[in-house]
Amino acid sequence: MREESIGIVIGVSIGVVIGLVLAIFAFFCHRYHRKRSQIGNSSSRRAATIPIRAHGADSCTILSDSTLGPESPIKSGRYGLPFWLEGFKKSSNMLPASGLPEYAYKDLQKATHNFTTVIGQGAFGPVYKAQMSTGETVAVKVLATNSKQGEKEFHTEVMLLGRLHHRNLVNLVGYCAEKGQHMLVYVYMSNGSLASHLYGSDVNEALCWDLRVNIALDVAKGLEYLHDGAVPPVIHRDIKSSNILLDQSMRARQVADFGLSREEMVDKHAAIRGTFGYLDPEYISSGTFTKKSDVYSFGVLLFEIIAGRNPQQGLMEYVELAAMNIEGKVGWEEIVDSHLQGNFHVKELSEVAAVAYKCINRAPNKRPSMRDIVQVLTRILKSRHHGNHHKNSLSATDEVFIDPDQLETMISVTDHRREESKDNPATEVYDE
Ligand SMILES: Nc1ncnc2c1ncn2[C@@H]1O[C@H](COP(=O)(O)OP(=O)(O)OP(=O)(O)O)[C@@H](O)[C@H]1O
Repeated sequence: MREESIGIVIGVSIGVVIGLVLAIFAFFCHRYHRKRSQIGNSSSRRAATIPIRAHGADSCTILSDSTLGPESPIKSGRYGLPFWLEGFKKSSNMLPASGLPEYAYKDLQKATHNFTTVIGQGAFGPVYKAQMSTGETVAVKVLATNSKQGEKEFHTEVMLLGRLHHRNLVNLVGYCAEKGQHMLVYVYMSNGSLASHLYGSDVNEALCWDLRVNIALDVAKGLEYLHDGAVPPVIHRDIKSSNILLDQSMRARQVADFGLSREEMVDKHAAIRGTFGYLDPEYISSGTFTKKSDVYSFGVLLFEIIAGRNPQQGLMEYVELAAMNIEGKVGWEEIVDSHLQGNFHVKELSEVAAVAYKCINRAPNKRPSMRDIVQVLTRILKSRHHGNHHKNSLSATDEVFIDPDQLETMISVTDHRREESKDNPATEVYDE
């Protein structure tokens, strides 16, 4: 009898334990399915609200991997957002059409040490480096409080920028509209602006030729996406070397800033916008800003990359002189950046300069499209990798082709130097 009751107790206990295990298992299965369907919903919402043409160049891959760079949010969380963003999202404030999270002012204030970590100053206001408590680093652009922009315009612009995703754009990852302040939160670009590299004083850190052409192609791809991949198409309006930022792999991305316009901007009465020296002369005379005006600015940028000189330093006068020389068969070598110390590919130089010269043609319809430019630059780089180009004879002794692996090594050396400077608080700089 006693043995029987012990058997019953053991049986019941085993039953209860099995029941409990099954219940816990069922609970987790249910949660897992709910989470998956939430993520699914959120990504289909994003897909529906970021209209990218299927036939736009590189569009599909770009859209899906645009925020997956090493310096970008990676994992998806509850709202289809990266986990690290969720902690900073104000409870229910999400711009429905852009899917961008709204950051709380106090979190950004804390992450920027009360707005003291300035890394740059743009026309819209200062830019700060922000170290989030999750360990991620972002750049916070604070729009000047004297801006006439109202709440509605700000949200419209954020929605416009939020739908743009490309690996060669500095992606907007959030915004803040609180305490009368308007802020944009961007992926942080650890290698600073192209301008800072072109005009830095250290000759040893000058950008090598190969990297310059890679950067040119990156910028061209970003612009091609804006012109032919985004729907509706977008005109950048402010292509210049300080707007091109470099990530930790020295890949170039352009700042997708406020004021990006839709397809075409015709406003004869509005003040001329843009940066002196990069502006399409046709726009200045007609007041009409078109994709070909961006192409003109891109041509100026290409010459800037070649010459290491900006329009304010007489770049275009140099270009015109060199172009005249070409008829006398002198060539573009004369304007090449002296920081390169003769280390460049002669054939690549003449090909890149030829594209640049077409871009700055006075007649907009004679300028190539960004798609054409991407094709030409891609072909130049392809033939480099096939070893068809010869370096300038001046550097015959140290002829070095940089393949992607070598590039990685160079970058990690640079990163190492940066890490060293970070370890030493006395030399800490924010605008690396
Ligand atoms: N995402 C970012 N990561 C790292 N640094 C940045 C980032 N965004 C901006 N900066 C820094 O801040 C500087 C100012 O940027 P911003 O885009 O506001 O102005 P700008 O491009 O120099 O001029 P403008 O406002 O006339 O276009 C940049 O040159 C760069 O050094």
